Amino acid sequence: MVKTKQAAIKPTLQINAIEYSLSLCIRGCLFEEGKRTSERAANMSTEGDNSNHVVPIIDMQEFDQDVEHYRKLREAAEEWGCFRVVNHNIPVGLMTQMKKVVSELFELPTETKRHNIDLITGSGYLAPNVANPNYESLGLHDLGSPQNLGGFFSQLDASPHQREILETYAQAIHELALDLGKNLAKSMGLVTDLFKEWPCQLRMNKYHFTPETVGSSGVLVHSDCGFLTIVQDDEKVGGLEAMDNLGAFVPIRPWPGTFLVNLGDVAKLWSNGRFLNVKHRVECKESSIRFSIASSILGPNEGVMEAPPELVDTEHPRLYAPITYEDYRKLRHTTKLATGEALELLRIHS
Ligand SMILES: O=C(O)CCC(=O)C(=O)O
Ligand SMILES: [Fe+2]
Repeated sequence: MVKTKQAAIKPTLQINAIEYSLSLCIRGCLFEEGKRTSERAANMSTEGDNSNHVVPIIDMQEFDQDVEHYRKLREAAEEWGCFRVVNHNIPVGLMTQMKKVVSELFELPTETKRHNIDLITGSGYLAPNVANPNYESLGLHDLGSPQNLGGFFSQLDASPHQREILETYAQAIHELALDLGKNLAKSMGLVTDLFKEWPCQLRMNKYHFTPETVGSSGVLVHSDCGFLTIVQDDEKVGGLEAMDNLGAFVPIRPWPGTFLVNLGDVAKLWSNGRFLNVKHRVECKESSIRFSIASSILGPNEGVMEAPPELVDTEHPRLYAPITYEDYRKLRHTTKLATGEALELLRIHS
């Protein structure tokens, strides 16, 4: 059996004293507000105010108190492949400031936005095009890499304030993504830090919805390629829809202060077929600009991805052949199979 190689350890984040105290200030000033909002969100989830929200709700604070919560997470991952995360400790003030920075970056001249070039295919600026005329996107390959963040700041000539917010958000969302990865593994009985070595892509999306585009598509149906994506969806403008287990699209209604998590093809491969790679899309429902911020743990830079031996036995034979993330990404791209079917090309057991 091919063993998964550990990815190279990344250099630790170097921040000087001024940056550090600024970051503490931002975190400190915003924390209380964030805590209150997270508490409100959690209360909503127990007070029945969540009737509008059909996907499972995962409270990040319950993992410490209740082992049953891991079962709830596993069910959500297996039955939906997506869930809302509440009580996550990311201050709502930071989420608001990040959204403001994102909207400012999209205001830059197209010429400047085009400086946000791809580091790997599809990681940089995507202008509106014929297939997707209402959508544009800025991005960077790995928000855990100070070099990648620094490159992105220079490409867009970001202000010191914008850099500070982006850095703080990147660090906070990366921690949340790693916590989620750990908890998902633990829900399957595994203790691992594996995802720490995997790049975490940042995508900032802007949807130019107008009266003319109502009823049309913002982003076509797809599954995400990587392991998991944390989406900060627009706090007012809906349109995101996830497919349920009957094949029907259900609306993911905005819920400010919370995040939506989608599991992708790599999660299905890694869990030996147990986790669902949820199909989702964005539809234009109303004539308003919509923003979203998607942070995705992809797959390892080095070595193959495969289900760990603990998830393989006679009852659960290995379903997919080991493959590197880069090869899987290319396979999806060349076959144009964007809703998870590319995994079936790796199937070694039916
Ligand atoms: O805009 C959204 O809410 C989701 C976008 C999305 O599905 C993605 O970036 O993969
Ligand atoms: Fe997606």
